Amino acid sequence: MGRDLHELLTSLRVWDPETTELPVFDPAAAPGEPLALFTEWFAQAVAAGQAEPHTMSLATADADGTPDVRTVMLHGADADGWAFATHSGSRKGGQLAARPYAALGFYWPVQGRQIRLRGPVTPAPAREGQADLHARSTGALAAALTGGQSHVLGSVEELVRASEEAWERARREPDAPVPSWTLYRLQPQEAEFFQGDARRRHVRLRYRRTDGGWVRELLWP
Ligand SMILES: Cc1cc2nc3c(=O)[nH]c(=O)nc-3n(C[C@H](O)[C@H](O)[C@H](O)COP(=O)(O)O)c2cc1C
Repeated sequence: MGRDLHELLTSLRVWDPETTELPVFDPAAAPGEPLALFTEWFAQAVAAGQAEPHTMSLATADADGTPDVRTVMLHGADADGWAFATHSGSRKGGQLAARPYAALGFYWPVQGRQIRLRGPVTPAPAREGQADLHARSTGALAAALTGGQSHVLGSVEELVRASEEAWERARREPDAPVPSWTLYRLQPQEAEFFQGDARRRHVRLRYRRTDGGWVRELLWP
């Protein structure tokens, strides 16, 4: 007989020393702005063998404030913000149109690190979004061309048909436009870097944007 959920949960631990090496993070030595620290931690996550460190949780809210969350890919991070792409007609696209604020969450368990960012979100100009899409794989273009994201699907067969057509078109026309596909950028007002510690003295460093620049502060774990 299978183990029940509760039994499984109590058997699990975070930061198993067999798979996790918790680095020492000295917040006093951290850069003065979050992009530099994000770039450093991202490179370290890749070097440490973290699977899919470029996936992140994207939290948005309905116009009435009801929260929502899903996973998306990070397309870039620079002075213009943290970029992701999706259909403007999807549920998240509708939420961002009504309430253009979001939060991003990264969790990299190999090093016991978490990063969260929150702030306003703006769509990039259409040609930038299309160029970003066309620089990606045929599969990414086919997925975008399939369309319909977040709408009710009548049957699996319907998806298979639409996807086959989309793959064919993506192979034939690698620059096929997908007008609803949009690159968005989140410009953080706050960014928090969390480093797990075996004795549970986790380090939390928050960057807060002010008129005078970034303010850094520690938070109780
Ligand atoms: C690892 C992973 C990466 C994903 N990346 C994206 C992405 O970059 N863009 C996207 O629109 N959906 C992506 N998805 C699908 C979304 O999680 C979600 O199902 C979809 O965008 C619809 O979300 P919505 O109904 O809240 O708008 C990804 C899913 C997973 C599991």
